[in-house]
Amino acid sequence: MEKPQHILLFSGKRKSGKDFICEKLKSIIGEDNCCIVRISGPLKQLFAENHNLQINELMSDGPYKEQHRLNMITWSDEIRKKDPGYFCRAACKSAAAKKLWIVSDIRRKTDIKWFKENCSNLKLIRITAALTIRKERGWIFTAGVDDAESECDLDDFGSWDIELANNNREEYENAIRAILKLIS
Ligand SMILES: Nc1ncnc2c1ncn2[C@@H]1O[C@H](COP(=O)(O)OP(=O)(O)OP(=O)(O)O)[C@@H](O)[C@H]1O
Repeated sequence: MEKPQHILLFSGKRKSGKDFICEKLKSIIGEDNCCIVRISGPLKQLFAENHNLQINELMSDGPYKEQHRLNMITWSDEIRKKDPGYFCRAACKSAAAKKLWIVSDIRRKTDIKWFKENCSNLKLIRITAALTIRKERGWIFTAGVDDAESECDLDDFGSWDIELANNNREEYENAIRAILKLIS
């Protein structure tokens, strides 16, 4: 694995806008210099193969993903129990060689631990949004998902390099500026 100069690790509750901000960052920084790394990439790939599902639909931000989210969590937890770094390692192994990796879906303390032990020049970023805004973006409380470790494990993590609100356009633009400053 060829290591990048900087790695941004993004975390946030469902529909806080992690993906939205990561995609905007990628378009500003440019595909020559960065790529988005999704820990859920190899996870979804393997889950789709094992369960005979459509990988493209699983990767998209639609109802198909939500329909399978609970099963994916249960299934992937079994793999993580045996090897906590399994999906982080797989995602990094298949990531492109770029100056900057934007990891869009850090969900657990064990994800952070794996990156700290295996990579350097990390910045930890927490994206937040109000419940009302997340609801407007399509969030509906789902038992087994929103109260699961995958969604809550980092709620009490206190060592973010930066915490950024993403409730509206102004906040999102400020967030992008702050992130660019972090890696300048
Ligand atoms: N600042 C914003 N302005 C307008 N729309 C936004 C903003 N942030 C996010 N959204 C929209 O909200 C929806 C959810 O955002 P996104 O998929 O990035 O959330 P997420 O945190 O990655 O969620 P999940 O964990 O469920 O994948 C998307 O349709 C996205 O376009």
